[in-house]
Amino acid sequence: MAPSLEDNINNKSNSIAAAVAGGGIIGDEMTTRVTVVGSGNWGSVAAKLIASNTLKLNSFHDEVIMWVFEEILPTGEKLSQVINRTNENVKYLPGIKLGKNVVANPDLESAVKDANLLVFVTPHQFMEGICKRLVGKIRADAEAISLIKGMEVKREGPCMISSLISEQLGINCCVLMGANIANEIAVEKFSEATVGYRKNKEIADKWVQLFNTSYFAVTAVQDVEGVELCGTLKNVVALAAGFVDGLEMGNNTKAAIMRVGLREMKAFSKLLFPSVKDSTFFESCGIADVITTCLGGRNRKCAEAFARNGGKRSFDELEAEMLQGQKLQGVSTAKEVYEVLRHRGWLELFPLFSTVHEICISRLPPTAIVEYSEHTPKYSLVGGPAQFF
Ligand SMILES: NC(=O)c1ccc[n+]([C@@H]2O[C@H](COP(=O)([O-])OP(=O)(O)OC[C@H]3O[C@@H](n4cnc5c(N)ncnc54)[C@H](O)[C@@H]3O)[C@@H](O)[C@H]2O)c1
Ligand SMILES: O=P(O)(O)OC[C@H](O)CO
Repeated sequence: MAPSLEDNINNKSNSIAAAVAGGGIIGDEMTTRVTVVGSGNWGSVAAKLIASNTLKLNSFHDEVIMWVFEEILPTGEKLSQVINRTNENVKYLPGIKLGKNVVANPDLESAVKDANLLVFVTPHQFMEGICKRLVGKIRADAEAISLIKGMEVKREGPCMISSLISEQLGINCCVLMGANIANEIAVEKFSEATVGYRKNKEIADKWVQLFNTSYFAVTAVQDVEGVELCGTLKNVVALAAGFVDGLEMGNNTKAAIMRVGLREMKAFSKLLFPSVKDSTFFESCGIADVITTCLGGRNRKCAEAFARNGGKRSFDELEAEMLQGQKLQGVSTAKEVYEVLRHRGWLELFPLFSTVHEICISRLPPTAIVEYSEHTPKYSLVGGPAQFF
């Protein structure tokens, strides 16, 4: 039988007591403290995963702090207070107990100040503002990991979210991506995930230890950019899959979208970062995330509704109605990718990526996703020089 929460707490305090009695120095101040910055659908599941491990592992402090972007619920109560009273994120992950050692904190500065490990998991559009608020407020020796699938485009060019965190906060930042639909992991269905790290394998192993469970199998690869770009770009492919679902085009068409999408993901990643490894596309963050996201993700679902409505209802409207506060990442990512492609003169190399954005902004109808024209070959799935990468 799996150990209960109480068993884990008792086992852990017994081993700490034994270590102290035996002259070991496992004291409260010696343990690693974890803060999760974000408390949406995936943020809440990440906190649950981590909290189950901090209870079991002596090197971690039991308590996991989860920063909550405060909201007032329809009942008039504060979300953070309800999470702490019920141990559930009633808005973003209803029905799932997070673990009694997850503590919601709406004060960003106090949530991060003692953390040795910072787990960033908010929608990507909020990260620039969050980083600005965190400058000078975190431990200088903190390590970070980003679970965020998205990027920013600045005047100097594209900036991955892990780089934004590293550059603004002056800390190392790994990434964790994968075929990870949060609601499935919340009910402990088996998934895999990929940690991307830059140089330090020891810190990558620490992250694997923090996230790995019997139902969440984590592998580390030395390719931050490759892993993060897979997680980011698959959301554009998911929109294309949703369009063909909305057009009722069937499985063969959707498989074609996945194949061409993966090819463009690889080409785009390698053009931006030649160090990106081919093997990364065969990890959970690559092919597996393309498949799960094109079958069951939120981007796919909203894009299907968009195409069914002939593009007449905007993504903002559909997101608000269908996701109730959760956020799509694909529409803004498609725009950001398009800006990079246009700026670098690569639009014709990436027919799928560029067409998705043009459909999202209603410059093209949803049917353009599979149309072939001799005159405008960039709107075709067939060909596209991205195949040569
Ligand atoms: N949900 C999933 O299945 C899943 C799985 C893997 C990765 N991800 C990625 O994780 C990241 C976070 O996704 P999520 O599902 O946890 O979030 P979500 O889609 O549930 O987003 C809602 C969150 O955004 C917060 N928020 C709203 N306005 C804000 C503001 N102005 N500033 C800061 N926060 C604000 C809300 O409080 C809430 O916590 C995304 O990049 C997503 O692509 C999600
Ligand atoms: O629901 P989506 O479309 O944001 O995708 C969720 C995860 O990224 C799938 O791995």
